[in-house]
Amino acid sequence: MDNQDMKKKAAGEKAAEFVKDGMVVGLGSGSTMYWAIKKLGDLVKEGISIKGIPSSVRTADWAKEFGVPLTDFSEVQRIDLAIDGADEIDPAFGCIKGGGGSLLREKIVDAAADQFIVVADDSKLVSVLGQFPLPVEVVPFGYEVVKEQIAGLGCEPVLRMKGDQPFITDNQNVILDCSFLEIKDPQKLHDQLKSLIGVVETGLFIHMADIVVAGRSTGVEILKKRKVTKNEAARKND
Ligand SMILES: O=C(CO)[C@H](O)[C@H](O)COP(=O)(O)O
Repeated sequence: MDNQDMKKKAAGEKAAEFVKDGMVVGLGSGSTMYWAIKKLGDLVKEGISIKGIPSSVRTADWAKEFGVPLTDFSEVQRIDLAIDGADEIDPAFGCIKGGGGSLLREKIVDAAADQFIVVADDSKLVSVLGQFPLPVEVVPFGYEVVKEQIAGLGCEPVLRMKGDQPFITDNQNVILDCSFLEIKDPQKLHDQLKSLIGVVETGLFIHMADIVVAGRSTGVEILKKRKVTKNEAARKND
């Protein structure tokens, strides 16, 4: 296991400790979540009673493998705590997500939670979002039109591929990966993208996360939300 994987493992296991007996838990996606789900399986074996709502088919498979009981939104419409990975996290806990292609279900799950914990290794902590290409989930019909429209917002969208075929999400959509490099106003960009007909969801998770559990070489750091100062806000808008 390399250093980054060790940080992911430590962060994932730490985040699982926030889960308490009786909770409905939103289970995010990605390799860091693998460790959180595995740890939750251990906690279930030790006797806590929880139910998980998975945000992807892969996550559901891991939960089954590790013995985490699952439920779905037909049974419960409220989640006590969601834990999910991220591709980038800014100082206000704004995130880019969707590197694994599960952004729509992740956002539904994370938004339904009373508390949302983001779990990641420290390479994901950035000062400004945008170096990681922003995933935008789009319906397949006419995605070429949407691609052109997104290009007009200042990036070159790339249709995500799996081998020589377009990558298809769990919801049967495609993903456009959009390299904006520096997203100065994530909320504005999210709103612009969502206004395009054919866009299902964006990977911008703004004003959602409450806590970041970050795996560092020195150990796991728990970051709690703090207010962005006026100076920081002004610098961002320069
Ligand atoms: O958003 C995601 C999947 O859609 C993942 O949470 C994100 O890509 C982080 O993954 P990893 O923990 O493997 O770095």
